[in-house]
Amino acid sequence: MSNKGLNACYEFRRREIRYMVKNIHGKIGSPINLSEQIFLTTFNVTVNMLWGGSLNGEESNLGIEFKDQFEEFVRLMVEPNVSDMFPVLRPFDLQGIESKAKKNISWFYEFFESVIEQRKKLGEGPKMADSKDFLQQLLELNQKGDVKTSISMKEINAVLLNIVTGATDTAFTTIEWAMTELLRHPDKLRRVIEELDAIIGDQNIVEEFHLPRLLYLEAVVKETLRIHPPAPLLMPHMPSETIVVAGYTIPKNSNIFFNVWAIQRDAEFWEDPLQFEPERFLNVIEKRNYKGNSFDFFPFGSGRRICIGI
Ligand code: HEM
Repeated sequence: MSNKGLNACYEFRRREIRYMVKNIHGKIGSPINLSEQIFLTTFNVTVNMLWGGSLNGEESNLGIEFKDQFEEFVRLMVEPNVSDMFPVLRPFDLQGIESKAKKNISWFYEFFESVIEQRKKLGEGPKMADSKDFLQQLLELNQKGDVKTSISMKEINAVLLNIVTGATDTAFTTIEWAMTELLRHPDKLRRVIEELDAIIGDQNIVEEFHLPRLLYLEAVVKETLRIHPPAPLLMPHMPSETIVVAGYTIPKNSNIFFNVWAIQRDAEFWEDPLQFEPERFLNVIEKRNYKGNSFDFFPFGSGRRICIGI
């Protein structure tokens, strides 16, 4: 995302994060499902950027249902399917995975269709006249796009599903793992707190402009993404031509998975690879960035299909 785009939705992120912190603070002394809170926050930040909505208060149940449906989506995606190994069996859907996946995808499409319907109704009124968010731009391409730029309603649904699921699950899994590792390593947690005290102070709230100075926190996030990449095999890739890489022939249209999880734990590239050691990133910040140009660390992928969220 460009800096301009990021700045334009800064207020959404600020508001949702503060809402979450207030909510958690209000429940001191009683058990809290942190994973739900983090999911709802990342979900709300994402949908705010896309169409300006959010699901707080009573509507948060819908956000939780989205989370449950999404977990089912991931479960079905990774479940071993005999039809993948023996394509001749594909028409029989022996394990029922395909029918369950269709039902699951329909839930998402109904969800997005209701958002689109609501937008179409609002779009007729004065409310939407001066704002053009991502959904509005997609709808305009659907209505006015020429042969090259036109996009169908089915494609709009697919783009929304791609972005909402791509943004929410990855972000909340990373936060959950980072917190888990910090709890497992109190010395690292102490260093994070010391850095926050030194840069922010205990009377101020962290703002995004502080981030470039929070170098240890950045190293913690990188180390979390190294040991626990939320997309361990990236997305499946498929060459459009047969190619030879390092002496191996990769036939056109084959499914290629990059095992970034194994690469980022490979002792050939990393000292004590299974140790949570954010310090390893402190002196190599330039080399090990998120741009996918270092092939021992690329949690956001690399090249043309690199994550659009960085
Ligand atoms: C910790 C956060 C995130 C991680 C680790 C992550 C990781 C990834 C990875 C590994 C890929 C596949 C790249 C490849 O196969 O080469 C990907 C794709 C994608 N990501 Fe992210 N992502 C994150 C956050 C986000 C956010 C915030 C958004 C949306 C604003 C987003 C939207 C997408 C989309 C739409 C794709 C598909 C791109 C395509 O098909 O070309 N991701 N992400």
